[in-house]
Amino acid sequence: MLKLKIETLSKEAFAPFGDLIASEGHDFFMINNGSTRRYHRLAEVETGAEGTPIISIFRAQTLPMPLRVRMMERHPLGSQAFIPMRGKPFLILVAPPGDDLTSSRLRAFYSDGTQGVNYRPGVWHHPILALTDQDEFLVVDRAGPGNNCDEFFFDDSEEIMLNPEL
Ligand SMILES: NC(=O)N[C@@H](O)C(=O)O
Ligand code: NI
Repeated sequence: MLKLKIETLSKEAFAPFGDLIASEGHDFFMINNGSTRRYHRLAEVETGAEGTPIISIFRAQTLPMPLRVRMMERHPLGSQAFIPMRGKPFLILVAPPGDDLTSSRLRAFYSDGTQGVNYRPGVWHHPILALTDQDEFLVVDRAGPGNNCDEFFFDDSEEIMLNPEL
């Protein structure tokens, strides 16, 4: 059995997978006559030449925890950002891009609810892992032609567990 370690989310730790979207620890400049901080260009939306960036809201059910991880997915044609809308913590499970996904390459992170993430195109990730039922996330990703969602299923012989209590 593989028990995944859950890491604290940081810009540096998440860098192999994409961008951290958070004000804490980021530079800013003042706008609106000095009344507003602009935490500028925290992430870039990638959609390819034929894609269109879109904004959606995901309202997510919690999955039973501890979770047995059975699959991952990736979006080869575009990035995908998840920004928590209610300040609730959630989990992120990712693996580097490439066709050689193995359970040993999985990395799990805990967002404290003030941090969102932007997956770079092709980065493997688990569908949203809300820790509060019916939590809502602002999602910025790609609409457009072509197959933009590959799924990978781990072999049944692999027991991969994600437990936020650990
Ligand atoms: N399928 C979809 O719109 N969402 C997934 O890509 C996901 O990462 O939750
Ligand atoms: Ni996705």
